Amino acid sequence: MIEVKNLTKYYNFAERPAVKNVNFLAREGEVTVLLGPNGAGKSTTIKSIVNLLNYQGEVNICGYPNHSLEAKRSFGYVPEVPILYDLLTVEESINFIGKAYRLQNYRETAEAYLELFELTAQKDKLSKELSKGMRQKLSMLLALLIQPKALLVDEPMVGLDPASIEAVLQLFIRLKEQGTSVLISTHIIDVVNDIWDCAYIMKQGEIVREIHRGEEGSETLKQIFFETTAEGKA
Ligand SMILES: Nc1ncnc2c1ncn2[C@@H]1O[C@H](COP(=O)(O)OP(=O)(O)OP(=O)(O)O)[C@@H](O)[C@H]1O
Repeated sequence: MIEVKNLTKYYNFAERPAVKNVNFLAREGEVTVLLGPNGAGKSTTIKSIVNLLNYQGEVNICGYPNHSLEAKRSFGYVPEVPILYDLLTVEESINFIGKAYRLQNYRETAEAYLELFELTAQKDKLSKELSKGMRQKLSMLLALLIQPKALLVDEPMVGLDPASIEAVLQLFIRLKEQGTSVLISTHIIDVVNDIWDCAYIMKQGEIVREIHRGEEGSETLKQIFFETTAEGKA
């Protein structure tokens, strides 16, 4: 479970907050999506949750304050732009995370994800030698290596080919079946159309709509998104 309470973020010298009084839950066994147009505050929210930014408010992950060791051991984060160790190979990057987190039996987990992401043949390549999509998949693999109870993914499908997109969608479904809280930020609704359980629509730094699967009526999530974020709407 990821619990966000009264999250507000002002960047240095900004007059307006990038995120204003945001409250939401990403429940266990569900895919929660943060939707919003460019600049709505999605990445700022995710970066605040994983403690990469200073902010006002309270964030708990699996019941622990997000800055605690317990929380840090519980979540995986996949940023929009992968942050990798360029001079480590894929194999070395896996071993680095395995040792840093003191993981038991991480090799088995790694092999399964290397296969899923079709990275097995790239094991000896340096991270800097990988293609954009391969870097994205390695970033996801490293976040999954710790078998996180909460997974936060910022724009998961950017740069991925159709087979990889399908593999990642199936993976998200499997993770939620295993009870993981999956939080995805995206402005591409088609990507999450089949897997979302709860959606929070952001506009100008605020959550302007919360919707649970089944509440859409005859409308699609995309229609609700466009109605909610249309110019002139509060
Ligand atoms: N490092 C920064 N310094 C100052 N302002 C920032 C910084 N990063 C983001 N912002 C501002 O914060 C607001 C929210 O940006 P954010 O990146 O969180 O939006 P987003 O919803 O993730 O957008 P996108 O879909 O384009 O990735 C925007 O007004 C943006 O200009």
